[in-house]
Order: sequence, then structure tokens, then C-alpha cells
Amino acid sequence: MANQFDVVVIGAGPAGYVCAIRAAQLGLKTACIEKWSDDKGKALLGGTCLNVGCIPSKALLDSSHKFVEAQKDFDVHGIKHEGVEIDVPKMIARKNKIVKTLTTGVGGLFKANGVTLLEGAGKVLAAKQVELTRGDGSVEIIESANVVIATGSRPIDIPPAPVDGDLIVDSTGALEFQEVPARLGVIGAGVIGLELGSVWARLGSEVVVLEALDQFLAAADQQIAKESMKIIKKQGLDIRLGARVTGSEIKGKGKNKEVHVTYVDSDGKENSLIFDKLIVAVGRRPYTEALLAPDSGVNLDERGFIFVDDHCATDVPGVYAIGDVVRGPMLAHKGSEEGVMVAEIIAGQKAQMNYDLIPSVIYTHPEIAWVGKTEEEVKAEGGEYKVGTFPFAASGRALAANDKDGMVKVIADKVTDRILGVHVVGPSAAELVQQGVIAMEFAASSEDLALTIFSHPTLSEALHEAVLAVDGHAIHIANRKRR
Ligand SMILES: NC(=O)c1ccc[n+]([C@@H]2O[C@H](COP(=O)([O-])OP(=O)(O)OC[C@H]3O[C@@H](n4cnc5c(N)ncnc54)[C@H](O)[C@@H]3O)[C@@H](O)[C@H]2O)c1
Repeated sequence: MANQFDVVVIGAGPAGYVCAIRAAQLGLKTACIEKWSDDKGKALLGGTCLNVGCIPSKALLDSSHKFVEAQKDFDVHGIKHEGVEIDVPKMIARKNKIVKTLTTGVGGLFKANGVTLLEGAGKVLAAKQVELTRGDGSVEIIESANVVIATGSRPIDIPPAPVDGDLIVDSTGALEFQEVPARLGVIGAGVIGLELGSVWARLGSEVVVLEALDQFLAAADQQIAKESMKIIKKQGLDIRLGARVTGSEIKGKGKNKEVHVTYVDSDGKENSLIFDKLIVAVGRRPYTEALLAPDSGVNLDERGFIFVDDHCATDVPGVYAIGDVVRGPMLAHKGSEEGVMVAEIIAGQKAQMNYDLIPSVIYTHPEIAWVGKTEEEVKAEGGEYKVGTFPFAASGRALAANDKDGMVKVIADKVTDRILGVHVVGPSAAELVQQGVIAMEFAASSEDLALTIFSHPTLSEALHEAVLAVDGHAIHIANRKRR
């Protein structure tokens, strides 16, 4: 049978839909399969990110931040107000509207670019055939010259706290609370735990975050992690490190139901806490259930991710895998870039991506963001390096905005001066780190950025001052040591 498509993408999340659009732009006859559907059976596009991840969580983070500002910070500006209240169902409805706009938008982009949407579940068979099972149970075999797997990830369950979707929820359930839980427990002080813990803490929950590791944000630069911990704790989040959850039990009936959680602390002592809601945010796992036929030829690695090379090729020529289902950070922008790379490779181009420069962001307030190497990594590699830091407390723009917590840190090679890492906790950290990504993509030295003119007064000047501080030339802070 002749190929029906040049490219069939399985999964319409930020990796899959971007891949499909780019492939269609390149003139390839492209289909994208999606099995997620709404209550009317209509395909939901955009994957975890648009439906129950990045976008809805940011909507709630922004709403809850405005609430805190109105409640606590307006006074500083001399703005008088009374009785600020939060209407949680309205806040959730606004979030849902944003999600709908964006997910519908993906459908529009498919139409505009000529991507065929196939609604149903895709399964990879041998010889680049894909089995499509539609909602009504009918099955169709699709032939394609290339197959791209982009099925994403699922939250990890832990036996001591099984999600029941009511009192014990995962990240999806935590976006749907219809009232503010008085006592909220969060298992895991990772990205999701901190972001969702922040949302509900700002709205009035008493939040306790239980983290098994002794170190806070182990993947981040530890100077930035310590600074972040200080700021977040000051906001009222009770973060307990070295706290391993050992069990949970739901007690009571109806409105009086509560969840009793036990955990062992780093001294080996058993503790217990009672919550109205418990969010389990202990990581995500690749989603490969019912995806691969036994003779598909596609292999998994030892951690259950689809095994791919640097160009996202699986063990079967013409079959690729991208996004959360393969190695690397589970980040939408990493998946999207892999989608573009794979589409271009299929179209015959020599595409590649730079895995060393994938930025990370935690959207707390202030945000925590970084790119490149941490000081710990640079030190472990044994290279000589120099560091420049600048606190937002010395930034005129941050003071004017009443947003002065945090700092910028830049690490550069001592010999070549090339920037090795940019780390920020502070206002608009995500946007500031993006400047570091651009500079590092062009192999900039700290001097290159130091010689660049930054507008005054901007938050970006904190990055400028940090690169100046790398060589002891910062103007608006006393330099630690002239180098
Ligand atoms: N802003 C963003 O970019 C963003 C937002 C949300 C999610 N994500 C991605 O989604 C993925 C999942 O996020 P996440 O926050 O669930 O995972 P994570 O890996 O970031 O954090 C999970 C945390 O849970 C802890 N943990 C694990 N088991 C535990 C236990 N039994 N008791 C206590 N603590 C325990 C881990 O030590 C870890 O610190 C991540 O890869 C993340 O990058 C990214």
C-alpha cells in the first residue's frame, strides 16, 4: 500500500503539534493523532502544557499574585482599599477560558497549515505503520514514510499517597479546587510543588511542602537555591527538607473529610500532619502505555523513556520520538525545539539542537530561572571560573516596582571569559535569563555583555551589573574584589 502520509505525529502536545506544523510548512503531507477529548468527544489539542500544565498554572499564578498585591502590597503605594476577596470559581473559569482559546487555536493552526487531525489513539506497529483506534472503537491502519512519537508524560504515583482525585490530587486536580483549602499539603518541592503551593498559599492556604531530599532545588545553582528558599519561606510556605512521606489516610465524612499524612524526617523521627487537600508532585514519567506493538522495533531505555540518539531517531529508521517521552528535561520548549529539528531532518535538512542551552524556569514570585552550568558543575569540572552577582535591592527599577528580592549571578570562564551560566531569582527572572540564553548561543564573553548598552532604568540592568561584577567593574554595588 502506498504511504498515506509523509509524516504521522502521535500526540498533539507542544512537541507533537509544533513538529506537525513545521513538517507541513516544509511541504510534507502530515497528520497528527490525538486521543485526548472533551466531554463531547472532540479532540483536545495542546497536550499537558496547554490543558493542565504550563498555561493554566500560569493563569492561576498570575491571578493569585494580583490578589496578594491587592491584599498586601497596594498599601505600600498608598493605594487604599477594603475587603479584597477572591472568587475562586471565577478565577478557575478565567483559567479555563484561556485554555480553551489556546487549545482551539492549535486546531486553527492545523487547518491553516494543512495538517490532518486524526482523532483517536495511535499505536506504532512494525514497518512504520500506525494503528488508529477511534473513539467509536473502529480501527484503521495508517501508512507513513515517517512516524514521530510525542506522547508526553504522566504524573508519578507513590504508594504512600494514592491520588483519589478528591482529597489527594495530582497537578491536574490542584488546578480545579473550587475553594481555598485551609490546610494544604504538597509532596515534592520541585517545580510543580512550588508553583502550585504558591498559588494556594497566596490565596490563604496554610501550605506545608514535604521534600524527601535534604537539598532544596538540587538541580539549581545552590547560591540561587538558598536565596530562593529564604524568599519563599518568608512568603509563608513551610518547606520541610529531608521529609519522606510514608503514608496517608483519609478520615472523616462529607465536608469533614481530611487527609492524615505521616512522614519520616532526616533524624528518622516519624511525624504526622493533617490537611484538607494534598497535592502529590513527585515528578512525571514517560507515557508509553499501549503505544508500541511488540514487533515495532522501537526500544525503551532503562528508565522507560523511548531510546533515541541526539537527533531524536529511535532504533527504527524513519521513526522518531520527541518531548517528555525521551531523555532530557521535561520542558515544553525542549519538546517544541525537538519537534522542529525532527521535521527539518525528515525534510532533508541538517538540523540539530543545542541541548546545553535549554533554560529552566520556576514561576514562583519572584521567578527562579537559569541557563548553562551551575557553580557546582563548573567547580566539579575543575575549570577556573569567575563569578559576578548583583542584588535586585540595588536596582532602581526593582525598587520602583516594590519587587526587590533576589539576585542575578553570572559565571564565566576565567581564561576565555566565555559565559558559562546565568542564574536569576528575582522579578522577571524568566525574561532576564533569556538574554543569557541569547548571549550564550552566540558564545558571548562576559565582556561582550559588559560592553552592551542597557536601557535605564530596567531590570535588565541587574544582568549588566552582574557581568560587570564578573571582572570587578560593577558600578552600583561595591565590588567584592578587584580582579
Ligand atoms: N515551569 C516549568 O518549567 C514546569 C512546571 C511544571 C512542571 N514542569 C516539569 O514537569 C516535571 C514534573 O514536575 P514535578 O515538580 O512533579 O517534578 P520534579 O522532579 O521537579 O520535583 C519532584 C520533587 O519531589 C521529590 N520527591 C519525590 N518523591 C518524594 C516523596 N516520596 N516524598 C517527598 N518528596 C519526594 C523529589 O525529590 C523532587 O524534588 C518536571 O520535569 C518539571 O520540569 C516544568
